Amino acid sequence: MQLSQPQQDAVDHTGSPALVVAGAGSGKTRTLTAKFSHLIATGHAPERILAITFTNKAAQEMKTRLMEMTGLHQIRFEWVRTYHSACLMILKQHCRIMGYTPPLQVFTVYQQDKLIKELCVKNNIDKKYARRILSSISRAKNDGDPAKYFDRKPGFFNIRMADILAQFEERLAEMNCVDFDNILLKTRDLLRDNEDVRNFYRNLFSYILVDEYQDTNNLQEELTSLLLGEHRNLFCVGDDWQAVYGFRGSNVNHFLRFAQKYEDAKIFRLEENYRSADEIVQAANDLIDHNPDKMEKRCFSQKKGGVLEIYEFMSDAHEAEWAAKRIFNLHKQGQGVPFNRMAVVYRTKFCSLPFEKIFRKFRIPYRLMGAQGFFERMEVLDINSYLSASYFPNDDLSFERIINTPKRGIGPAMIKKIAGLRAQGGSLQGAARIMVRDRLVTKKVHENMSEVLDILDTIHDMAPAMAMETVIDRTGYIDFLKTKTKTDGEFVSKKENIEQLIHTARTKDTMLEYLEEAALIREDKDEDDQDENGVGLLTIHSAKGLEFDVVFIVGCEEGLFPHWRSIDEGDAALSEERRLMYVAMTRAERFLYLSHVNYRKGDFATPSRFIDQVRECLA
Ligand SMILES: Nc1ncnc2c1ncn2[C@@H]1O[C@H](COP(=O)(O)OP(=O)(O)OP(=O)(O)O)[C@@H](O)[C@H]1O
Repeated sequence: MQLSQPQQDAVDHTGSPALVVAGAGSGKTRTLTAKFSHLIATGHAPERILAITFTNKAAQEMKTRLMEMTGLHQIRFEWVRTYHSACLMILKQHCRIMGYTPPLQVFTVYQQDKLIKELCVKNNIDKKYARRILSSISRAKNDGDPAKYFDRKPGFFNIRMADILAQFEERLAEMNCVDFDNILLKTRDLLRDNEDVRNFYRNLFSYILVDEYQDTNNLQEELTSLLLGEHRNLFCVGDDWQAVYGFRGSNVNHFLRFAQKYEDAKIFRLEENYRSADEIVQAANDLIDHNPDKMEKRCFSQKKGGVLEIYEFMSDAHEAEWAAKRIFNLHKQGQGVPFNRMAVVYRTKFCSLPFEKIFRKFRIPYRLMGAQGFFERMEVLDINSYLSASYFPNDDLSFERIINTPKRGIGPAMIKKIAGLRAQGGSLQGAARIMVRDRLVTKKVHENMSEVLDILDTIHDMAPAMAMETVIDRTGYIDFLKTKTKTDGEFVSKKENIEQLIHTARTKDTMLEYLEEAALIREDKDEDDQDENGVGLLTIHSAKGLEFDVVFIVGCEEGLFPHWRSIDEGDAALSEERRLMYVAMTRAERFLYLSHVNYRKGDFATPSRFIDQVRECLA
């Protein structure tokens, strides 16, 4: 793999912690992968290198690349993982110390939502606050000390977050589960409080590599420090100009203060952008210059001839129609740009609607990227809940979902009755088993309940794909799907999802392996069942890390981008919005179009301050 001199210097460095301050499109991934293979070449065992990526997809891509480069089997790269995945590996090994009984279950997004809604009902809180409560709990945990966090921010309206958190944790413990954030929090506790365990991992990992370091949160930073051995072989890569997850707890200060934390740290800079034309790179540089508190670097590109234009429209419909025509022209005439090399990016999801409409009208293929995750779809949740309830008998939430799916006359009243029988600390499934054993229900319900329990028992030791087929067959799930779908198209698409699910499950031998993976996949949203050759329609957050020949940044209006909430919050949030604009601009290789409208959702709209700032650079 060809490396530039600055990339090579970073790769070759050893002897002290290193931070690679890398601009957009400067080849972070290439450098990190090259570092990994260089370490192998200089005697490090690949299974002793912990390489932290930001998403599961990035981990998989890195492994594939490493396999190609080294010829080694995938299994040798078992510690190329996200923080969550790496911590789950550790936590599982030692879960008894933390009071869990193996196998430890990881809450899915669905289970998390369900539990928080149950707690809302119990505490007389409107369910519309469920999402906000969940993100507040998540922020508190990722901050490292939830109790302290809620001392500082006790809650909102009359909701006392410390109480809700206590109830939430109690239910998790009863079900022998960790939620996504507890994977990190409990691993931190484990490593912090158990010297033997900590030393074991410090000795195991001969090097730690961290990608997207600018988006590390406090808990992840602490975990890295706990895992880092005396050798202090740490290599972090990132771009503080692209730190855009502050809103969910990432703390760019870890990046900015790296040299203070590790006094002998070596800082490398990758400033050449291999992606975008220089006109785009310079405009993006000038824009980000408006942000204080950032690492200095001067990004440049040797490619010339980029196009950067700003457009104003009356309404979002006009904006979409113009973009569609421009896309059509770029595709058909002159440039011949393939549709999938073009993208429309926006600050918030709802902006996609006029584009979807017009693309359908003009028959422009598109893919709505970052749409509903595969594992959050109804049919996938149903089937997975059967597997989960079978493997984890304490999982009340999955059991409640499947007991009456497909419908078998076990409605909410009956579920309440079952719950009433649940002994202290016992599970819903346990209570249902007592009801069946003691014949406490009518003949029909008895039969149906016995059938469900029998399915759960039957599939318990099966491989996941076979378990799915058994569930589908014995419950008549496909017929049930027919009754749940309104159109033929919807039915076929759901059926195909199930086929895809079974196909995915075939890659796993055990139920536990499969269920863990399903629970860990959340940031890698599936691209909907749309044309993969189509124009990308996606939020800027989803566009991070991607590149396109042509990029339209639409909806550049005050209140929308920057978002009104960030305007209210003040400077730090506004800087993050500007970094988002920087990310969006640097996705483009040759053509970059920024647009804003005069009327949005019936109200008068003013151009984004970022439009003015980019205009200044163009002048
Ligand atoms: N030394 C190099 N010579 C030529 N091309 C390179 C070099 N390094 C990286 N590239 C290319 O530059 C492009 C950007 O690389 P990559 O996606 O790794 O950048 P990045 O730093 O992760 O970008 P971003 O942070 O903006 O997502 C890729 O197409 C990559 O193949």
